[in-house]
Amino acid sequence: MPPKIAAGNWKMHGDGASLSELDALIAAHTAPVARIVICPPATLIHRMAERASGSAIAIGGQTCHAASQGAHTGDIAAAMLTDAGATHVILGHSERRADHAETDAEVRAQAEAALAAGLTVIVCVGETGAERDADVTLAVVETQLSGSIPDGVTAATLVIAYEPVWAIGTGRVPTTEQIAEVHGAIRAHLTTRFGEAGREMAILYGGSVKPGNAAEIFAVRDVNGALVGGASLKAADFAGIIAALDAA
Ligand SMILES: O=C(CO)COP(=O)(O)O
Repeated sequence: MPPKIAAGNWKMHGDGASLSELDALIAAHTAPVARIVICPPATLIHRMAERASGSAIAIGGQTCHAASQGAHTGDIAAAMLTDAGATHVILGHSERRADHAETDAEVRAQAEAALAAGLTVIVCVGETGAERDADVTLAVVETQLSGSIPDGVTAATLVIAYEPVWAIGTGRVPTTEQIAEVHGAIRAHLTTRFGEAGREMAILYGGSVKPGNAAEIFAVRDVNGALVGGASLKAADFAGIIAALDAA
């Protein structure tokens, strides 16, 4: 069975005052079934990793550069994330693909750098609303998977997040049938490419996951957890999602 993972993507939210949300999360989850990962802005990674040390909560970055160092103003190397205490990194999020024109090839290069630094990568894929309307969702996701995932990954080092762009921050969620179809296609891709290991890789759903809809989503076949944006910012909301995953 793939691990259950509840990952929170804080995006460009949070400052020192938000550390209390992490404290609340740590206190409420001493022995969760699910693995819990919080990916705060880079400025909070070190502080959060120190606070979460010895707890059930892991800390991750939101992107990294493909190069190990160099003249790349504003960027962060994978080894800098591990140095700050991160164990995970989100790569290829649709907001990075849109805002920074990241391509599948770049995401793959970032993933290779992250794996070399010892990080577990959470690679994001997902169609836009226009692509869903044009009925090319599975083809789009297949292209992203083929282009973004490096060779040599294992169930311990690769997590996939299926995040339909039209469901992010909108309150719109695909039907359980739509989620099942794409997660099934992702599972088929992973097993075709990685064999038995592909059966053990976690596939997360992301896009408007809330405490109120989490149980229904986690009941879908091949959904092994969630990548949560807005509802991960408040420990009480995220705890509701974690509880639904623990119970699934
Ligand atoms: O993009 C997301 C997580 O990476 C999802 O964001 P929301 O949960 O805010 O829709």
